[in-house]
Amino acid sequence: MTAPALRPPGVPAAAQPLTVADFAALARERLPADVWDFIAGGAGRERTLAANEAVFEAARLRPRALPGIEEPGTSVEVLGSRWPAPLGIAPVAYHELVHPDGESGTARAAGDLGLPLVVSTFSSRRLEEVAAAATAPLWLQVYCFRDTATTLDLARRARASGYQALVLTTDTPFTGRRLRDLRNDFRIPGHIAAANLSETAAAGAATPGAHSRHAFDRSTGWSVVARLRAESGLPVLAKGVLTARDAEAALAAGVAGIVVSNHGGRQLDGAPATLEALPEVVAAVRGRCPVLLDGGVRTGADVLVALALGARAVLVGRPALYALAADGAAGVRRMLSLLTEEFAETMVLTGHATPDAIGPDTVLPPVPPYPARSHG
Ligand SMILES: Cc1cc2nc3c(=O)[nH]c(=O)nc-3n(C[C@H](O)[C@H](O)[C@H](O)COP(=O)(O)O)c2cc1C
Ligand SMILES: CCCCCCC(=O)C(=O)O
Repeated sequence: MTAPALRPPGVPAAAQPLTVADFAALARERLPADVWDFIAGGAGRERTLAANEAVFEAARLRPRALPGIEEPGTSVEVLGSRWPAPLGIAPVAYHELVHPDGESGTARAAGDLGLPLVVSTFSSRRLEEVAAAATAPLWLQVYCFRDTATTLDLARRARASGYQALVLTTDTPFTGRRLRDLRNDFRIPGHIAAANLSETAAAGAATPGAHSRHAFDRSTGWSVVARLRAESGLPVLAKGVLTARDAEAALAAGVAGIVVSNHGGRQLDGAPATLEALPEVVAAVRGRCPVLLDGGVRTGADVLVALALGARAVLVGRPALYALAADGAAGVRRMLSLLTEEFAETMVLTGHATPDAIGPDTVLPPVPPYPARSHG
């Protein structure tokens, strides 16, 4: 549990980010207000956005006296790969919006720690270029387009360039009603491209809400899982599952894993926080596939809470963009180091030598009312 090297020589201790919240504050200072709103914001009244973090904050951990653990082992196995910590980066669009290092920088940083990155369909770098920068597992997130050839082309390219899985986003027939973006009349700046889409498929992508409404295939059903598997030969995970019913449907369709996600509160406002939904999904899955979670994970203790309630691993979305905005690839490296370090420390303080040992008795389940959160 060596403390990560956070501070370049000459930088005062007070200036170094020590938490994800510190990275968020730096990102907010550095980014144009409408870009900050696009990233930090959610759908509707942002109730689900707020709940994701608030429910983690309300969870209480049971400490272990004299734990007798010198150095915990933090690694976990996910779909046949060993991750050094139960942590990866969720798919988020357009990393170049916040820093010119873009997805290649994020991939380098994740690779330095051996942690996985899920590359978005709306990556600002070509997925082949990201693969060339990566040294840890990459998964490709897939949206289903009305133009089926676009979707299947992504699946085939992922396989050809060494991606290990596809992550099918199941909660986005169109993007949610994001009031900040509507008020700001937000547009992706002209120099940032949806680099993996043809000119035709990307036409109009600068306005995500409008583009998703004409380009995404709303008739998509669970049969697409078999199609993606057949086309790519890759395992397919379903991202966006919050209920037992959808977990059963995903398993029946042949998924290799489930990501409990509400898209960071950007889709259905009023959907449960992911930590609230996790136990229902885990109970329905009954160990038939790994269950991951994203949404509101901001500390290593949050990672441990999610594992205690049945997640195999977690993904972080906004924290990666905040860290990239703050300091490019170096920022992402630091942020991932911090979360890993916090997780290891929390393991010791709760008396767990390995992630497998972390069970529900470690956590006093969160009880409402949850603390109010402000998202700037
Ligand atoms: C700016 C931004 C862009 C996103 N882009 C995508 C995307 O392209 N595909 C996708 O499936 N999810 C996308 N998401 C959702 C994330 O994958 C993830 O579910 C969410 O960010 C997790 O919550 P967190 O930000 O609280 O960690 C995006 C989220 C944000 C904030
Ligand atoms: C045309 C749709 C762009 C989607 C942008 C990425 C995304 O999923 C998000 O939440 O934002």
